[in-house]
Amino acid sequence: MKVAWAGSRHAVEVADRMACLVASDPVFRKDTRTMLSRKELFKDTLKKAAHAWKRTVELHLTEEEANLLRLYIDQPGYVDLHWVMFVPAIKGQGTEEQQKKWLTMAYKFQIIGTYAQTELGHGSNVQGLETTATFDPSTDEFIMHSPTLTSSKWWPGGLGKTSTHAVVYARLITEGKDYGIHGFIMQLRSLDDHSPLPGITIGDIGGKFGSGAYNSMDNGVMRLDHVRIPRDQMLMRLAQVTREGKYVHSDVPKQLLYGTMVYVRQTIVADASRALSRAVCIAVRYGAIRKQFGSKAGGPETQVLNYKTQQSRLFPFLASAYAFRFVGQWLKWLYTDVTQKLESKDFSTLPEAHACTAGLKSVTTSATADAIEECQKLCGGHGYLNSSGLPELFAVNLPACTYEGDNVVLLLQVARFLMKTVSQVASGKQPVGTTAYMGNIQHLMQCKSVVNTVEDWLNPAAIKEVFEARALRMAVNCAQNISKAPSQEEGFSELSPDLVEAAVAHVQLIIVTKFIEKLQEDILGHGVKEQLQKLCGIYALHLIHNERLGKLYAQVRPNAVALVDAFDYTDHYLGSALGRYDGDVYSALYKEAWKDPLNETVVPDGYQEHLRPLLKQQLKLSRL
Ligand SMILES: CCCCC/C=C\C/C=C\C/C=C\C/C=C\CCCC(=O)SCCNC(=O)CCNC(=O)[C@H](O)C(C)(C)COP(=O)(O)OP(=O)(O)OC[C@H]1O[C@@H](n2cnc3c(N)ncnc32)[C@H](O)[C@@H]1OP(=O)(O)O
Ligand SMILES: Cc1cc2nc3c(=O)[nH]c(=O)nc-3n(C[C@H](O)[C@H](O)[C@H](O)COP(=O)(O)OP(=O)(O)OC[C@H]3O[C@@H](n4cnc5c(N)ncnc54)[C@H](O)[C@@H]3O)c2cc1C
Repeated sequence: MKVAWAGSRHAVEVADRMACLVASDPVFRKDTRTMLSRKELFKDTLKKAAHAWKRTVELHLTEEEANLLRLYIDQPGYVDLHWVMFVPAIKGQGTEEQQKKWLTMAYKFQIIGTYAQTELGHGSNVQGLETTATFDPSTDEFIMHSPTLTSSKWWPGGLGKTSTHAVVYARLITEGKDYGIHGFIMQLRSLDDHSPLPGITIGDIGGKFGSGAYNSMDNGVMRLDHVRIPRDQMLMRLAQVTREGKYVHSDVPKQLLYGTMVYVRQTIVADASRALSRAVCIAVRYGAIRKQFGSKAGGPETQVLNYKTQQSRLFPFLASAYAFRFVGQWLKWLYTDVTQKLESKDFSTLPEAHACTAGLKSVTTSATADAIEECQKLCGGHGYLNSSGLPELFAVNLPACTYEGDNVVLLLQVARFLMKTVSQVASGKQPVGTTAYMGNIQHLMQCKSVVNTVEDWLNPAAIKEVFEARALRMAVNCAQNISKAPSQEEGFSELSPDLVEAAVAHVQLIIVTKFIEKLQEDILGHGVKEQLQKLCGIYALHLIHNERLGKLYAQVRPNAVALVDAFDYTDHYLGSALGRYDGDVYSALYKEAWKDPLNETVVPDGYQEHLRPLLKQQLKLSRL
């Protein structure tokens, strides 16, 4: 099952090696993270990142190993933005020459970059960004400026205190004309003493949700006061400005400006499955240890994991973790395929890639955030302790519903793609890729339920057809209602809640389809395929509230712990007293409690000033 989860024996081997490397290095300890002040936590992140780089160089780690090292360190920091956004932005939007110049320094960590797009006044609406980049032909420079308070760059990770450079998104103005948003490389800080360069006001935006989580990251604010940069620091793969100031658009779609976001969205689907699997691992293992009620005449109490309510709340998340893992593996393939096609100027699958990355990022991160919160409740009171690992897991993954694109905004993008497809089908065009099912419109709009017997519900073809009919009917229904509106735009706006639902149904069809396709592959291990078939059934049927589920839960229960052990997480990475591999929960909880700084003294600070006088005074009063 480990191989099915990891994707290959090689992946299992590399993951094990990197996880153990991190778990065995005291610099990477995580158990005190939620007890540190904001400044201590930030400094701890700097220390870990520097140590990680040192180990990467010493051990000659590959890019795959270094990424896993960063992942198992599991502490949001500037390095994430450097590797996950700054480098990909230059790769995707820079010319060969610009890539050579800037990536050489970035790969050697001679510069530290971030992705500065969002502003105080705009995040979702990229075309509404206000930062300006005005070309000055007299000096062959762009003047970077924050014209309003709301144009202040706001949120970029690492911007506050760490990044020396950024890809800054701004309105390109030349010859008095505004050509919209483009990317520019800017140096922000001196490479000698790290002080901000002239004209740049920069700082951290303040504390964030949770006690650890993104408080380890210096999300920043930046204001630019007519900062001049050379013309060749405009990222010029998509467009350029000539020495004379002429704007020249290249022959690639302008949407490639958004390519970095598409890349990160596909990585976030894999991250969501990982985060969800960690929460499920904790809740399943603890559910097997925790006993409550049910003892007959002094016998052992009942494992809470045996309660049907616990199973009906938890097992859909176990199934979702595997479902998101497999669709994430497919999405990575889709993204790679689109990127290769772009190299040969084939842009035909760009809309599909946008819709799939936007939709899957949205559906998987929303489901994961909700599931982690529920896993906290599934562990009772102890789930609310930081030592359970669940509050931190929730706080770190909740913002994934917002960053890299607000989930509703992204689902509306999917809806726009679906409406276009429905209208193309109506005009006789055969849809392809993830919308191919829409070509089957006659059959799917009329077909009666293809599932009649209870057994049908476990027939993958039947389940797939149910999901296709559901998605298609919701999309066609929206299209018909939009066509009744005074205008397409008004109709789209009026119907947007229904369109979001239709987009979710389409994305869930993709997830179910990819799970079914995964089961058609050769899957190693005795009985593994059967277990995955049950999980596929649970994932699909829980979305349509099917009464078949109870039986499936009972069949999965005996293997539930084995199915989470297959995630192969070290106790260090799981970071949970409840989810420990050895199940020694109560002594772990007890041991963790004493680490809290509050327990450094038996009489707490504040007793002399605030508690003793109060108690003495009340005592005196009571004797009057
Ligand atoms: C590691 C730490 C531990 C824990 C973390 C775990 C995992 C994290 C892993 C990695 C992440 C790294 C660190 C973590 C922290 C933070 C990272 C987050 C960083 C950010 O948070 S970074 C900012 C993100 N900020 C956005 O995400 C803005 C969203 N807002 C938009 O994206 C646009 O604003 C949109 C699309 C809403 C409207 O854009 P618009 O107004 O220009 O376009 P419009 O809607 O009119 O569409 C015109 C035509 O373009 C097509 N089109 C649009 N977009 C396309 C695309 N991407 N590709 C291809 N085609 C596209 C349409 O489909 C249409 O096509 P058609 O015309 O054919 O219909
Ligand atoms: C932890 C974290 C890290 C981040 N890191 C970075 C970074 O490194 N670099 C960077 O550039 N940015 C970063 N961001 C910013 C992030 O990308 C934006 O917050 C995100 O894109 C959402 O945009 P917004 O904040 O403007 O939300 P808004 O769009 O203002 O959302 C507010 C509400 O309005 C709704 N809404 C907005 N538009 C519509 C519409 N057309 N129709 C219906 N509803 C709508 C949304 O659904 C939401 O409910 C980060 C954010 C977080 C939380």
